[in-house]
Amino acid sequence: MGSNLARNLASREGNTVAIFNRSYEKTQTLLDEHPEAGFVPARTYQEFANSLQKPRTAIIMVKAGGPTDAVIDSLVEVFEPGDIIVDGGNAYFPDTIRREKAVRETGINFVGAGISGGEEGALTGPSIMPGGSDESWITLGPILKSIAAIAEGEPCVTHVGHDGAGHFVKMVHNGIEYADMQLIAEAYDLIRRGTGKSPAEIAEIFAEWNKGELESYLIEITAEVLRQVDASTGQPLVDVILDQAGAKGTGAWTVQTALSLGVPVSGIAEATFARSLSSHPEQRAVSRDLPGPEEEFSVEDTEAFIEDVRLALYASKIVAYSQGFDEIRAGAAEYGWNIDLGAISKIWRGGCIIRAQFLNRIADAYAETPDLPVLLTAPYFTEAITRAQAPWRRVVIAAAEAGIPAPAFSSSLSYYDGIRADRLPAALVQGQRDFFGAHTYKRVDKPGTFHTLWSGDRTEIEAEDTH
Ligand SMILES: NC(=O)C1=CN([C@@H]2O[C@H](COP(=O)(O)OP(=O)(O)OC[C@H]3O[C@@H](n4cnc5c(N)ncnc54)[C@H](OP(=O)(O)O)[C@@H]3O)[C@@H](O)[C@H]2O)C=CC1
Ligand SMILES: O=C(CO)[C@H](O)[C@H](O)COP(=O)(O)O
Repeated sequence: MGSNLARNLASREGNTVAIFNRSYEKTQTLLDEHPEAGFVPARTYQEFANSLQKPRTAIIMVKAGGPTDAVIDSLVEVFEPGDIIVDGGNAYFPDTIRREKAVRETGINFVGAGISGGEEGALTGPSIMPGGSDESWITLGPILKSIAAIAEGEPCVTHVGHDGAGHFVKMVHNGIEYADMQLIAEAYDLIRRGTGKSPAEIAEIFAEWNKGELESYLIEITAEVLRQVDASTGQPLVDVILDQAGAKGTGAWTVQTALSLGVPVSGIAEATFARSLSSHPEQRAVSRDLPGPEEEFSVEDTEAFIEDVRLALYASKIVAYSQGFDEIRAGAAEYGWNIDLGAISKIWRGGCIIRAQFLNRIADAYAETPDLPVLLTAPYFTEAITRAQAPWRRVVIAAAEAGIPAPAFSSSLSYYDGIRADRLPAALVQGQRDFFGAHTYKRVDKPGTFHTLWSGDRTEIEAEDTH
């Protein structure tokens, strides 16, 4: 990522870029492979600092955690007040809040900036989510705008908010990425097992879907992956890849943070757990002979089933994004960030992994109603979900009857039914809590907080609210 980002910066008019890597041979390789970039190499942090114009700006692209702290500490030693250190890695936002505070005390500015787009995006134009101070943004804004992707004529970068806001938003971006990928994978699995189509044939279906409302980078690359044939076996590559999905942590952080904030990001959680489940081969091996449905899964009307899956995918995807934006809103409230949700949807329209046509619709929804409480309720999304109602339910039923795991599809539908429910069985949960722990409850018909004397005469008394 770092080398491609440096090449992107160097390719912009008037820029000279200094580069440093702890292993100098990697710096040398980059110099040899890209003389056109005109990089100024450095062997030490001091040499790196000396080669920069003041006020200096450095972008760190290293592994999150200890490595990031190590690089920041080294830069702080050689930088001066007024300089800017940008962490472009996938840092955990509480770390960014801590680092921003600590570095600020030295007079140096620290900016945590989420960067998405993979290796290719880093080179040609990523989506960038910087946090940090307003002062840093004045210097950094023009630099980041010059290297960001352009969508609808606008650079895919905005000053998200102070301190850790940028990394918070990047974290949720990745959580949505997990959900989107899992939903696509479930769609593929259902079509393959329901219709017997080959990966290459399903690739064509995804390519076709990519021409419509599902148009997105992830659908596009899914078609590419499914088309790929393994050179050594002649099999579809997807059939020779071990079915154990990895994860570097951003999905889990999104879910952990959502749990702390009390935001139901069930689609993202199921996608994260689906990766975990896949990565327990020993448990999967001993469970393989557990019973499943008696009947073979087969679809009668192939075309109709594929269209049902498409609509279910779209509706579930809307749920995942709606949940992700809820988490951003809740995070902004908790940490005092003034995050413009419409601006976030705009900077995700290009450059990043979740770039998709329908982010324009999200931008429209927030432009119309900036404080929209539930994205799903925007007219465009309500219409899409209305169209998907019967197909979405048919797909979830088919998956359950066939014994095909579709956790993201089904949890999205359950979330939808939960959020639209007139009344939820949460009332019974409150009753249970009050029974065993005197946790109290509220009533629908009068204000106040109440407790039933369950182990006494079962009369109701007024009580202090204990939540
Ligand atoms: N790959 C992707 O698609 C994306 C990655 N990111 C984030 O960008 C960051 C970099 O990722 P990526 O380029 O893929 O990772 P790489 O593994 O390719 O590069 C990691 C870099 O970190 C350096 N490094 C590791 N440990 C230390 C240390 N202790 N001190 C100093 N430098 C260290 C490595 O140096 P050396 O070469 O000497 O080992 C290398 O330059 C990560 O935070 C990642 O999460 C963000 C968006 C997309
Ligand atoms: O940030 C990214 C894209 O936006 C990285 O590609 C990230 O590594 C993806 O997460 P994971 O490795 O957990 O799938």
